Amino acid sequence: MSPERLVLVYDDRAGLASAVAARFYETIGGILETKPVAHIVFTGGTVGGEILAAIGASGQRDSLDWSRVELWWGDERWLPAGDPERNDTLADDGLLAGLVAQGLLAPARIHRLPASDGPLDLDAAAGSYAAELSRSARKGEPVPDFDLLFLGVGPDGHVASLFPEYDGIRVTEPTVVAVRNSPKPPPERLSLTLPAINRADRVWLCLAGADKAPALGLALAGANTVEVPVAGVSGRVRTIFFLDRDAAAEVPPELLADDGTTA
Ligand SMILES: O=C(O)[C@H](O)[C@@H](O)[C@H](O)[C@H](O)COP(=O)(O)O
Repeated sequence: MSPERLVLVYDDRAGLASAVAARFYETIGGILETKPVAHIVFTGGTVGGEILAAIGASGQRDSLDWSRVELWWGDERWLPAGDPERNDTLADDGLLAGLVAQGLLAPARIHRLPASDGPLDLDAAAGSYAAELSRSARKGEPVPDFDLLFLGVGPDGHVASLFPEYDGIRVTEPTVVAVRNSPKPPPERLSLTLPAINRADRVWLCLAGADKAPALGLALAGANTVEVPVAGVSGRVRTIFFLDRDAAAEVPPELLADDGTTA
């Protein structure tokens, strides 16, 4: 069965975030009815942060069995632990700190990428996270069975820290790469590769703002992955684009969700 692709449009960022949060609990709740542990991969960026905050503020938060969730990141900024610009700090602020403080989620289930003030250099940090992913994977697999993987998308079509024409987007192995001279600050980052991202069953891409419309339009029209990385994203079961109206401006109408209106 070929993977499904859905494009859902919401009036504004707030509507997008609350819709994603509601779908998150429905989806992960359903997954936990069929398997003992759900592996979820978070992302960074402003939309990613808004969605984490919506998940954390949801009245459904305490109904999910967080003890059966393993959390990962698709990318991380090469900054000291606890730096406010780190993607895991964004998740702590919006969701994780509360869950840990209330004993709902064990820190050991939060798989943070290494920090720049730790013992590893950037390349060793990439190898270390790849090894951690492999340890949590089924025998012989490079990464766990990611049940749900979140992505933001940059105006240039980057996802995670895979930037157009950079070496990382060309890597064909499902692993973790070190990124240097990133066009988006900070200059050094760590990122899952596209093959690692595409091992996820479900990929949810969340975009808001008119500056995202051109790259998304190109991607959905079949652009080249090296030139527009988001064009190469495809979950094994389902890929959903959650958009506000501005980001959806160049989506071919025939691709909009069945009713074609604000979902
Ligand atoms: O470290 C990061 O910044 C993110 O991982 C990055 O991939 C982000 O998701 C996109 O750049 C979109 O960011 P916005 O949602 O802020 O536009």
